[in-house]
Amino acid sequence: MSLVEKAASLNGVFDSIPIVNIGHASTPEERAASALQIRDACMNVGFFYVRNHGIPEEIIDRVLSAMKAYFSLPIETKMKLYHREGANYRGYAPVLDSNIDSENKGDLFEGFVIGWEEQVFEEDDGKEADANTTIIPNLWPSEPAGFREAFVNYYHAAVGVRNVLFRLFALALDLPETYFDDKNENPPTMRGHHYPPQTGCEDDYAFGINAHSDFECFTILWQEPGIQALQVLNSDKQWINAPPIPGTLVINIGDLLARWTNDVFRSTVHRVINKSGVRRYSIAMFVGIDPRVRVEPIPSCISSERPPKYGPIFAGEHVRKRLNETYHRNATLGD
Ligand SMILES: O=C(O)CCC(=O)C(=O)O
Ligand SMILES: [Fe+2]
Repeated sequence: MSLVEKAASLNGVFDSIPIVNIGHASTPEERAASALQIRDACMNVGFFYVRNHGIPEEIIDRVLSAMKAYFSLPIETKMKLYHREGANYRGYAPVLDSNIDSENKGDLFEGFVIGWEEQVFEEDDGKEADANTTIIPNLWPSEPAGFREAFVNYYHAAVGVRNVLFRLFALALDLPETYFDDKNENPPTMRGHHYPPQTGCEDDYAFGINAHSDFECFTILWQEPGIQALQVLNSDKQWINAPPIPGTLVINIGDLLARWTNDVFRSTVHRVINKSGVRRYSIAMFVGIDPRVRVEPIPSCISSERPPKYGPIFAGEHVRKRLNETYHRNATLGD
């Protein structure tokens, strides 16, 4: 069955999120098998878990400890790195700073945003990022010790997962395996989140992150084990839980890859509500494509029954539009 025929046969109704093992990818046959599972997941759900992703436990433990220590600092200390004062929204975003859905009061999480830089060692922590080795300099807090190293090490490990996934996505779309290799020089943005526990009811229109789809090609999400908070909307308008599964990451398709695939891959709406009664931490890496890439529906996703739904757009233009929509519609503090 062609990609387009298969997509037409799936209706987006699901009651759980599939799990794909990406660890056995040394032979073309193994990669093709993983790619087929990813294809089905992206066509019907837009979300999947990956097992055997290769990020060492120790790297995850360190970044989690760093987040816990950082987010428990006084607000005045954290606001020294307020992200709207830095370049490209790097740095600290307080609770209610973003509002992904203008109907609502604001998103109940605080975040810390970084982009690519060289890996560092502990003694560099707290120093200014080196402008020569950083495309846009990151902002770093002087405490807790080890924060920068923990974030950058996790970032580099997650970029490894990105590289594996781009190849599997290419195979899943009947493209040459290396199709995205010369298009993803642009490093991803990564955001650590802290969601305080919510006590109000859902009708308060306050969510950890309200219903949204992600902007870019795909997102690599680590969520803290043991805490259910992420939910994914199926096409029956039911919210399906995406609980953390130990040893996995959550991958979801963003709007740009959906557009590129003529909606053969779904960019699925999701939200976070933390009613666990305890603090919850997660890390999202938003994987894009180089801003100068002209994105238009790829030929394997077009047929006479499924003509192109979108015209061409430069990837950079798409992302700029979406960022502006989100951040110029921020919540009013105390509203
Ligand atoms: O924290 C999560 O589980 C999801 C975060 C998310 O959806 C986002 O940052 O776009
Ligand atoms: Fe998201």
